[in-house]
Amino acid sequence: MTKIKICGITNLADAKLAVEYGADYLGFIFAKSPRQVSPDEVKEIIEQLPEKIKKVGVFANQSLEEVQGIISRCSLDYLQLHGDESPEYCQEFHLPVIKAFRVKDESYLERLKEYQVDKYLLDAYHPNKLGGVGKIFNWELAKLAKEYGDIIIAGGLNPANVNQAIDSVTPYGVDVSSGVEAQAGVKDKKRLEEFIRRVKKQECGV
Ligand SMILES: O=C(O)c1ccccc1N[C@@H]1O[C@H](COP(=O)(O)O)[C@@H](O)[C@H]1O
Repeated sequence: MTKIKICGITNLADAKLAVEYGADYLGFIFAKSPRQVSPDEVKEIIEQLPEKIKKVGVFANQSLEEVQGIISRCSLDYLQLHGDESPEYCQEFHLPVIKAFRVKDESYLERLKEYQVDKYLLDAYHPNKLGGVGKIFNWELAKLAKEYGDIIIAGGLNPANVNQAIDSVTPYGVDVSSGVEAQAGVKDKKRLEEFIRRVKKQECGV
């Protein structure tokens, strides 16, 4: 079963809808972003969610102290490190790490090989932005990473292209942020439902 991560959650209503539709992971962005949320906001949302949903804190190039502080405030299950964090930095936490790599060409694999993390998230490359760009990358390049562990495809996914991404790569999971939004930080109910429904329908071979 392809796992589904809905990222850029900023409010309880969107979190509950994603859970109801069948998401596996929810992402809360603590990195600089139009979707950035505070630890207090996330704590309040998480307290009202079922245990089974995996809660992911998304960070980018933040200090160890800042990340540790947020971990101790919110009940996160995973850390997603979306910047230029080193392999050593990724080992500093007691939570499993999803390390993001921005894919421009196949040279990304040389970096990925150096990391021993729980999961590898592949996102599109952008010269000035770290994530939430809404742009796809060449999914053929993602196949190369599968021998290193669980791969999550991100970057520009939406209800119209997610099935093609899964067909091309057969990843562990898919991750979407802007592709199911009505505006930055606010999910579009129909697009969110459609995205999750299409992934699940593909599983059933319908
Ligand atoms: O979404 C953001 O604003 C963001 C900011 C900083 C780091 C990561 C961010 N989001 C991650 O970006 C990818 C792709 O997003 P999209 O679907 O293309 O909009 C996704 O993994 C988010 O977790």
